[in-house]
Amino acid sequence: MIELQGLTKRYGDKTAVDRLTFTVRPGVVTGFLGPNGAGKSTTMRMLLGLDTPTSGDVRIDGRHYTQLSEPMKHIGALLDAKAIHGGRTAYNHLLCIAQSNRIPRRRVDEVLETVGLTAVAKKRSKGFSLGMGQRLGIAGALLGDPEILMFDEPVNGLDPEGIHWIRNLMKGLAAQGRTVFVSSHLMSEMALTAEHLIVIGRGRLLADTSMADFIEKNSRSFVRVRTPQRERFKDVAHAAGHTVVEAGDGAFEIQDGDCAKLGELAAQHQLVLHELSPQRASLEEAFMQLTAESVEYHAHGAVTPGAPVGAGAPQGAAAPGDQPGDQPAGQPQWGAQWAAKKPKNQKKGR
Ligand SMILES: Nc1ncnc2c1ncn2[C@@H]1O[C@H](COP(=O)(O)OP(=O)(O)OP(=O)(O)O)[C@@H](O)[C@H]1O
Repeated sequence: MIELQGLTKRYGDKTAVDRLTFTVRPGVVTGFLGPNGAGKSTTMRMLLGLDTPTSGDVRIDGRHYTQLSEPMKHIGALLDAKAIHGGRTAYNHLLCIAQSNRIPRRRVDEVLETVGLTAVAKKRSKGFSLGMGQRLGIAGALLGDPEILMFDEPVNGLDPEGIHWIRNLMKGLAAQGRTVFVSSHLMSEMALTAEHLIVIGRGRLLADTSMADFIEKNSRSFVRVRTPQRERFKDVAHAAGHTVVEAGDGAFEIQDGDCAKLGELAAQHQLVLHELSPQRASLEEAFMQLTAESVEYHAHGAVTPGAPVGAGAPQGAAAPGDQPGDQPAGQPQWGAQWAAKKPKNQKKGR
């Protein structure tokens, strides 16, 4: 179990982590979400004693990291997959860690097998792809067979097979009763992996909730309507008290609408419908809504899908998808927020 109590970190007048209080429990994968610069990595570093809190407390199974006599047997972490001596073979890299942490040599073979690197165990890691480096970092985290595992953006650079593998690995570790704490900016990935969510923005806790509750409470539900009689439909819907918003692709979104009632309304007025479908915002949208105020890097001059007809588009408001390929046509500005993300190995020279 990981427990944070009022955890705060300031760098000069910049508050990177602001009075965070939450508990990460065993048995489920807990996703740690937040926009760029939200304070995820700083929080994880403090957890591992790599940064000193300005105030507050963070404990691993009731103790500070520095109080753990054999820390790798309590908590395994992947913070930066590039933090590896490239001249060493994968096997020797892990062996060095094992020997300096009183972990038996046989664990090196076991974890290499677990992460699928046995065949390249005797190769120098400087020739490894990003995905292989991630796997080696994960092997290092697993080495001490710890009850708590923490991964900072573990799917960065992995191909679809690798992403699938790590998703199953994390779920499997949680199913064994371990505590699994994983940060990611891939919202769709978290939706498939995490059962519990901690969301932060500008260092502050925004949500500590189950995935299902998070989506339920933060996402909007609406009905999508496509009709060739657009103006008449808008008049009829407005007259019936509905708020009609442009979806951006010619369709309308009716907030808190009910498909059956909207269908009947259209039939009463002899309106032709080409689409009438209930929609629930995805985790991406829920996340974007929740953190809209806390995003550090905004793209400007955007038109946001889902803005009420005739209204200005709120900056940083919800939009679907977290991959460039998920973006609605004509909405490239949305992805720019995530595109502004710094690769982990290029950040802040630490
Ligand atoms: N060593 C440091 N000195 C000064 N400011 C720092 C330092 N480390 C982090 N920060 C600042 O603290 C804030 C939180 O950074 P952090 O890296 O923890 O965020 P993050 O959520 O991990 O972001 P990202 O997803 O972009 O990696 C940012 O504004 C960052 O610029």
